Amino acid sequence: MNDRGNGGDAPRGGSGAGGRSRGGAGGRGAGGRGQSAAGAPGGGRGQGAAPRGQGSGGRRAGGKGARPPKPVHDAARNTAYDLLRAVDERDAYANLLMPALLRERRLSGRDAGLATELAYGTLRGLGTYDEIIAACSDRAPEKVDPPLLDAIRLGVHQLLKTRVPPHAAVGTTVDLVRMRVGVGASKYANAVLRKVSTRSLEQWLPIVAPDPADDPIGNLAVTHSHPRWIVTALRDAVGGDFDETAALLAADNERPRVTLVARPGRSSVEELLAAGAEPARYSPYAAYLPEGDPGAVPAVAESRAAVQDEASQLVVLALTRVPVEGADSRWLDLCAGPGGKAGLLDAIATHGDEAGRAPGRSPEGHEGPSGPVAFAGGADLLAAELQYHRARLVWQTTRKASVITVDGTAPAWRPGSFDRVMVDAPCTGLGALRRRPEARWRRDPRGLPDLGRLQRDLLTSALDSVRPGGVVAYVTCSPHLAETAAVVGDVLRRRDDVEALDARSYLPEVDGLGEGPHAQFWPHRHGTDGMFLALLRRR
Ligand SMILES: C[S@@+](CC[C@H](N)C(=O)[O-])C[C@H]1O[C@@H](n2cnc3c(N)ncnc32)[C@H](O)[C@@H]1O
Repeated sequence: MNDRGNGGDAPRGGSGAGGRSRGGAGGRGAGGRGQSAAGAPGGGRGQGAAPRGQGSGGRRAGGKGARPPKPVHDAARNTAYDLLRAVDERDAYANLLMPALLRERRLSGRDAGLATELAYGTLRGLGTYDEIIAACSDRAPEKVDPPLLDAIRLGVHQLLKTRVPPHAAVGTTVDLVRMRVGVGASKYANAVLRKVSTRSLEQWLPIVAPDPADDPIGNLAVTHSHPRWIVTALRDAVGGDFDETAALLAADNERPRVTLVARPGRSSVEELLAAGAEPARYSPYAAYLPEGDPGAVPAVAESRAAVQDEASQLVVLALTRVPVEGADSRWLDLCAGPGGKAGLLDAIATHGDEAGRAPGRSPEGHEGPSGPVAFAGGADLLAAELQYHRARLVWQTTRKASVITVDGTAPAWRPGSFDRVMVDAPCTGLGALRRRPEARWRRDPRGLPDLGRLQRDLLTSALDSVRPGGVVAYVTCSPHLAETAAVVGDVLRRRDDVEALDARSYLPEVDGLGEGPHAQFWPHRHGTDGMFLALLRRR
């Protein structure tokens, strides 16, 4: 069973597939107000030929006039463009490919920051940008050659969402199109971008977004660049409030801060603070890294600490804080890959919840008998994962855990073998859209029924795997009701041996987790991923 001898350098994997849908925000044709292509006015900020030769990377060879101008190599914009093309053509994952591109091209500092901001910002915003492009062109975006469309989107992002001067945004994009797509295409790009540059984003939105009175979902979809089905799902998940939905969608478009976890017994928050991190809001094991490469923090480089969202830390902590009578030595992570939660579970299983036990550092009510308790250490973790290459990543992340490749819906162990079980189920990831800029365009609601079946099977298996009196944490990185309350509700209806605990009472340091008994984290409320937690005790 123990697979600890089996390390390696397997690349990180990920879920999700399918082509990016274009124009997915879905406002066009459905009540978009105001001007169309023909009506979009010219003039204003972008008057005349798009000015070139200024701003970052827009320098031109001048003077003699005989030779054609030599294009300047603009490394940051070319890298951003290559990332957009890889996402479209090869279904690349932006957050995995970008660091590799930056390394390969030796981009660092300002150039690396610019390339990343331009690429991620364009991917996040393209639902809005396509509506604006449609209003500035006689061709619908889906009729535009994808390499040209990506370059124009990159230009629109610079015009509407960055401080790049308009002449530089237009000029560098036209140069890029001329070099990478063709001279004819560059004229089209120039014409579209000049029209886009006549208005600010705030001025464009009332023109291209549906009237909120007629189509509130469509308005939010275009304004905040999300597909309609995701806006609907998130509106339902926040309880129907459109203002809160808007706040959530806006938070999805923000760059998430880098949060570190100090794995207990292996590192400490004090060590992370000494390395330049800042105190975190909720988790006793977290610190925020305001700038710099997390890999340059010694504790991270040595796998004693890691990058981990605060909500991911807290759902692990909540599972370990539930009092359990009798033996408490066998823990299971049923869906462990790539190993973020297993890394923290393994450290707490081994060394205990050090922050919870430290004098003066316990959260209020952090003592039994029924409130949160601080685990003392001395348990063994079994980390199970379906995919071999992801199981190898778990092995690299953990120190003491046993790691196996197994189908968690048909496990080899006997029922009731474990005292605590984490099931962090595969899901749409709608709670982590901040981190995966292209994910919102890739996810497909038609995958929900299959995911729902798998989630129910995995939760059922987790409940069968825990002994009477033991506890299961059901976690998703999605607030979608079909993946959260509906899954737990269905599984609980079919059995009479499970009690839902009030998950919020095991996280006394966090407010705003919902009406219970389950806990829901939110990007716009907590600054964390939209993580869901149900704590279930087996009778
Ligand atoms: C949301 S991810 C888990 C993330 C992980 N807990 C972490 O914090 O890094 C879900 C994982 O479940 C795995 N998985 C999917 N189906 C499974 C199954 N039938 N049995 C076990 N693992 C499965 C996926 O390969 C994926 O690695």
